[in-house]
Amino acid sequence: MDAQSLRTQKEAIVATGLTKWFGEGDTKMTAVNNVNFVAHFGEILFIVGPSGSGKTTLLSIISGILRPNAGTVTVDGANIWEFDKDRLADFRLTKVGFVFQDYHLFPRLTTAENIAIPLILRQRNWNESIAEARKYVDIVGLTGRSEILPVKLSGGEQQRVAIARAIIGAPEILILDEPTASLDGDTGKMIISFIKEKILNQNRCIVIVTHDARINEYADRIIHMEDGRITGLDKGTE
Ligand SMILES: Nc1ncnc2c1ncn2[C@@H]1O[C@H](COP(=O)(O)OP(=O)(O)OP(=O)(O)O)[C@@H](O)[C@H]1O
Repeated sequence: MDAQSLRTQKEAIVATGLTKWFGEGDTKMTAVNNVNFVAHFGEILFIVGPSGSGKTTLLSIISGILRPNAGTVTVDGANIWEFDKDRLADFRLTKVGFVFQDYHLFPRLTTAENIAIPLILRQRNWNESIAEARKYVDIVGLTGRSEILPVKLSGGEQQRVAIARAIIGAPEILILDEPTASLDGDTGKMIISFIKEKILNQNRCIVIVTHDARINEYADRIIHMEDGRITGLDKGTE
């Protein structure tokens, strides 16, 4: 399947007029300033920009963590910032998967236990959750490593555990914040190409914040941010 063929016409995320500021008066700083974009199912969208340009703030808003001062976010047609508290919590748990730069694995839990956490949080039975997690151990290419603690895994392997944990609940939106920053160049590329080949599908939209220009070739589109605003939109080079 070629690199472009997964992208659908169906809108996964529609951000309109998003604005978020911190502080008041002299200390007021607008971190995200009237941002508009659309991301489609089947697409990998990169958000790039210098430190402090508002990327993490924007991710937090579209994933239902940080309420904007103005603007709307619709995910799969629903306006998430109109949800009540319970529905928003459910949205964060079921619709969005998050992968962080430093993996955020629990050091005393095994690979399978780390991956099972989202299911256990959803009140699924422990044994069933671990059995399901073992399937994801295989999906991310870590067969045989279910019972190992994170400290025994390489950085690339830990990132695969984090990806498995983020997708075990089948989220439609997968968000990765600097996923390659702690990895060497080759491992970083392997992880992103793995995400593109195995984790992206037509019912999922992937948003990646990155400073790592070496992985730009894997983007379907690239949004450039500066001072809280979108300053450009590129197609990926693939
Ligand atoms: N909770 C907060 N309180 C006050 N200011 C904040 C807060 N969060 C972010 N900011 C400010 O908003 C601006 C945008 O920050 P943000 O973390 O979104 O940028 P970024 O592009 O993700 O940066 P980096 O690449 O360094 O992570 C920065 O000037 C930051 O200091």
